[in-house]
Amino acid sequence: MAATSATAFSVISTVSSGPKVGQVTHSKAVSIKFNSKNCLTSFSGLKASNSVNCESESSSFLGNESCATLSASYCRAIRKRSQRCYSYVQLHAFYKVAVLGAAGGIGQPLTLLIKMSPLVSALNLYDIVNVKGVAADLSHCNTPSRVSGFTGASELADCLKGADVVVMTAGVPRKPGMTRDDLFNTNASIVKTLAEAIADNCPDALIHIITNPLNSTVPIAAEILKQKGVYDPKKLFGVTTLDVVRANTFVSQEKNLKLIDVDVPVIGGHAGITILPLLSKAKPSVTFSDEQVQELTVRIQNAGTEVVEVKAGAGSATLSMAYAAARFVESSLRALDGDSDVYECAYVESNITDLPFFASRIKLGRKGVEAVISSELHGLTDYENKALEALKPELKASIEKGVAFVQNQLVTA
Ligand SMILES: NC(=O)C1=CN([C@@H]2O[C@H](COP(=O)(O)OP(=O)(O)OC[C@H]3O[C@@H](n4cnc5c(N)ncnc54)[C@H](O)[C@@H]3O)[C@@H](O)[C@H]2O)C=CC1
Ligand SMILES: O=C([O-])CC(=O)C(=O)O
Repeated sequence: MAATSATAFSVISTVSSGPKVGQVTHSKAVSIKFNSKNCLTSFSGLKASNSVNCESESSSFLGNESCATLSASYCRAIRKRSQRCYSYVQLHAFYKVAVLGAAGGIGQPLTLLIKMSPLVSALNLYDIVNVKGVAADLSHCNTPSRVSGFTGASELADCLKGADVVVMTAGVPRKPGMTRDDLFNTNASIVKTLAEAIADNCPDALIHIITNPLNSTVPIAAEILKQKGVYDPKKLFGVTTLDVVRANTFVSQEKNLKLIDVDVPVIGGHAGITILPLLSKAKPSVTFSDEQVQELTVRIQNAGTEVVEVKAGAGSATLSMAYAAARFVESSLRALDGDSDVYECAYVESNITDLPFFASRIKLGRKGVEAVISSELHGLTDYENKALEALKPELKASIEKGVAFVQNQLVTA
């Protein structure tokens, strides 16, 4: 799906006195952003729409000269074409991102991708093992963010303080034969502990939860934040971007479409039948036979299991998940930075169904979820309507299991 549908072209000459939070470097960054349908693709490829974002000091892999040349020539071209080249000066935002579980299979490639983001000034890595080496390694990349490693409970608070976005990918992955729910007993406690630390140290951060079983871990985090009196439903996200990434990939392969154009919303949750791709809402509009719809839906629902089985005991999806999570981080940072046209699917507190948490398309803004988009639930096919009704009892049970876990802990404490 397109993370943004922005078509206007803008040039932002940005002057900054330095990073936003507790950062040693004080670079004066001048950044130029292009955001246009006809524009060049971003270096990270994480923006679904075509874009380029380069900074004149130290940030881009393109190097300053090529960036400037590229920017100037593109700007001229756009000016000629549309006479709509906006230029303005603003303080550029620099953000601090903390990744918990950063030394793991997802954590390592994810932190590498985040390290490539020009919007990040500080990248904090936390894990219970091996993280200092990962941080040292990553810190040698000549991109703007300053990397720090934190390990063990005693360093968790320092990792989190001042974070704008926290990504939680700590916890065990599946092995063949397991469901995501089989991870509950181990991962629920990990999520609880980390959510408590987030509540204590960076209650205003956007929280991205990757740890499975997602359908339950997000409600667990919500309950913890509520207990701590800092719950903001607009800032808690279950990351379901991988389902969208898979749906886009499989649909484009099936229909021989250019990947960048394909946008398939995926709703519900993140396990088995709770993952519901809305193929009837795919853009560009595509038609499938009933058999194809059934096949594609099941493939998207089982894609995680497909990887678990092929990995044969060595874990679950890591690289595609890192890619998807980095895209969600990038979208969140762009929204925090004032981009007013950022849409993603995510599992959030919602009232568009009778379930308290539900994945759907959302609009991201400076304060997190700006709107939960309900319109895509209208006009579903019979197949999608039946699948939606069928997923609800399972999703409801997973949500209740998460809530009960926290409430039982309260009773036994
Ligand atoms: N939301 C989604 O779409 C997806 C979710 N996942 C989930 O992501 C989680 C992580 O997967 P992988 O990175 O492959 O696992 P992994 O085992 O490779 O890495 C997990 C990391 O978490 C760390 N960790 C464990 N307990 C911790 C704690 N209390 N505090 C901080 N760090 C801790 C471990 O030391 C390890 O480095 C799993 O639960 C997996 O099921 C995986 C793929 C997709
Ligand atoms: O299948 C798993 O266990 C990991 C996961 O959530 C995915 O790949 O979608």
